[in-house]
Amino acid sequence: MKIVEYPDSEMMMMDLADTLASELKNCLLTHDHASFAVPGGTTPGPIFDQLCDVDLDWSRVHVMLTDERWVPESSDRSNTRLLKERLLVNKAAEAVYVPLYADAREPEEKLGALSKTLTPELPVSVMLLGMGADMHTASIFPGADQLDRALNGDDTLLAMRAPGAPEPRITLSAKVLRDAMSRHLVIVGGEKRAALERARHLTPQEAPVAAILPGTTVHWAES
Ligand SMILES: O=C(O)[C@H](O)[C@@H](O)[C@H](O)[C@H](O)COP(=O)(O)O
Repeated sequence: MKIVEYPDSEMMMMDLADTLASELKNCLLTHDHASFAVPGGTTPGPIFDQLCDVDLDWSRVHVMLTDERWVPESSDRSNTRLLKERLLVNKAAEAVYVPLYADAREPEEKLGALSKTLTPELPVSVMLLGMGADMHTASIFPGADQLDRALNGDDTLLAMRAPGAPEPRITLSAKVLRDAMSRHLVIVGGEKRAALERARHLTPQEAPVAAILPGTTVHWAES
């Protein structure tokens, strides 16, 4: 694991957007298409705002989420909505969107179909992850009902329910996260930095983010 520290989060978001864009461009030099997985939540919006205006052959970039809250797109908790409003606009509107949500009451009803659409995108070329102060990443939460399977199984995608998550989730498995060709984790603030340091000494069962730290570049700014 490598940690890159920035003077402030504005600089971090700009720099990280540049890094992600150049990794995508490099990937497109040698591949027909690049797959790009991004988190939802509150942190990545400013990165999306930068990236959506970058000149690259977006029509060959396949964009997906690392995880989704099982809520309709009309909900302000929908990561799909965030993606469509902040990343898949301007130049990036040309990108191919690979969904992680479909209209159904429970994620299990759509798991098979969504996994099938994802399979041709693996391994993910460029991955950006977020982390919660409880040390979850994607929607692999401590204490989740399918934690062991998400950490150790062969699935691509899992439905998850966890005490720390207000709605059911769907998430890429730790295997898919680990198999990504390039992986970045973005965190802001002292609380998350302390959680990251704690996670380094805990097991993935206790701190799911620990499962993906080896080989990950962590980007951190205090505020
Ligand atoms: O849907 C989600 O919540 C995410 O994809 C999740 O894994 C997120 O990255 C972390 O919870 C951090 O969230 P914040 O950026 O809001 O702190």
